Amino acid sequence: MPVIQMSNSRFTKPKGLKHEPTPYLFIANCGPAVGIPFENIESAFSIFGKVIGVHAADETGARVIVCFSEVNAAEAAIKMLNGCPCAELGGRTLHIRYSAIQPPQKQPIAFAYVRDVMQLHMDRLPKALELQVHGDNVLPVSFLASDLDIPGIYLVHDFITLEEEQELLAEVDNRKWINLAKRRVQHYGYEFLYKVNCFLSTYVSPQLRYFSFVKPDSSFWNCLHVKPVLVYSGFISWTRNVDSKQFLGELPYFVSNILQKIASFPGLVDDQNKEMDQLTVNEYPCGVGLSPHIDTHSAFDELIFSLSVAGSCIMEFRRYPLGTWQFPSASVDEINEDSTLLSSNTIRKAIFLPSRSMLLMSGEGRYAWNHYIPHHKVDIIGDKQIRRSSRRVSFTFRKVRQGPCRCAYKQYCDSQQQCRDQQLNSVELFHP
Ligand SMILES: O=C(O)CCC(=O)C(=O)O
Ligand SMILES: [Fe+2]
Repeated sequence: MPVIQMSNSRFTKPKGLKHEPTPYLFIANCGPAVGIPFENIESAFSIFGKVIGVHAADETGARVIVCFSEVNAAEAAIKMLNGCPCAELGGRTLHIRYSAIQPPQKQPIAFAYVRDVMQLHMDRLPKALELQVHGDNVLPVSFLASDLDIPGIYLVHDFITLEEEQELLAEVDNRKWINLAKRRVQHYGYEFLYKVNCFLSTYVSPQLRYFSFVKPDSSFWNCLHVKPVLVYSGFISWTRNVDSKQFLGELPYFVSNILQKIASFPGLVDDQNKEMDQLTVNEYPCGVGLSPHIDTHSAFDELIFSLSVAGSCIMEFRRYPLGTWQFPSASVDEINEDSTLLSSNTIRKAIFLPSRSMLLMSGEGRYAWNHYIPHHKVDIIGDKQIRRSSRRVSFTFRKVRQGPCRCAYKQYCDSQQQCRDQQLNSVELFHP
């Protein structure tokens, strides 16, 4: 059965009427939003040949992509069904065109980042700086952490009541928000540091790779201007970190009952320190997400709790294959979801986080998997479409680490990276 639940941007939308036949059909007036589940679409189209996938074509829920294994099957289906009412699909008239798999796009990266807190000058960035884009969004979404099956990830539904949810919102809305480019934040317990990392790779010859890893206080812009045409991939990211010496004070009284519940969170062993001392409140407007990242190991202890309030979202977890480059434990705030390095053997899993649920990231799930909130207005889960509300507010509780991290996931651990240059040399990069 095809299990393709999230909208899939790999397929081009047909432009003109004339198209070369492909095994992929773009079908308008059909989908969960008009009462036709993916399973029914699959079975209606299976009579023409083997269907290998049914995708939401976009976020409307009324346009789908049906993928056949053979082009002949797609040709037969288009001939029979285009413009005709389809009895198997509630008598709806289908509008069908051929679709194609999108060639990997190149997108300017640096652009998106520079509007964040550092307010750097966009016009000084070279236009030629480009990153390979991998836009495959296909994966099923779990409702339960046990189905997600990532060690150390737990989800408790209805962790707080509706009244508690309203109280929390009223409290944070009474306090000062810090505006980032796309979302607002509040920090409690410790001061947050936002700093920019820049990692670029220029591919000079098949034998020699030249890497630059620079910070804005050194030769950041100069480096960007080094023969930008040679820059094949790279990123600029904001590392979110805390200043462990800047204690702002105890966490506010309005989260004290949450802290108590955290102390008895199911599944945790007694010797784990459950005393949280840092809280970040994030407010995401509808459609805004958070790019893939691992919370900095050296900055925070193992347990990270995140409470969803006022709205739901999907959270995707990604485990990148060994030997490929990891963002240096960075949180990337303003990167487009498609601009992240994603290779075909990246493991991806997703879970639905409803309002009032508490997510715990610990162990492998916290240290080795990137977590990511797609930038969607509608989350498609099976044949359900869940429209994001006008905002989602998350309360992320962490414990600031006082010594180095000694986790077992050295590859992802900034405390344990002996020599970053050495690691850079083993990095696999994307090339055109
Ligand atoms: O909004 C969330 O639930 C997650 C926030 C997060 O991952 C972070 O602030 O590092
Ligand atoms: Fe995070």
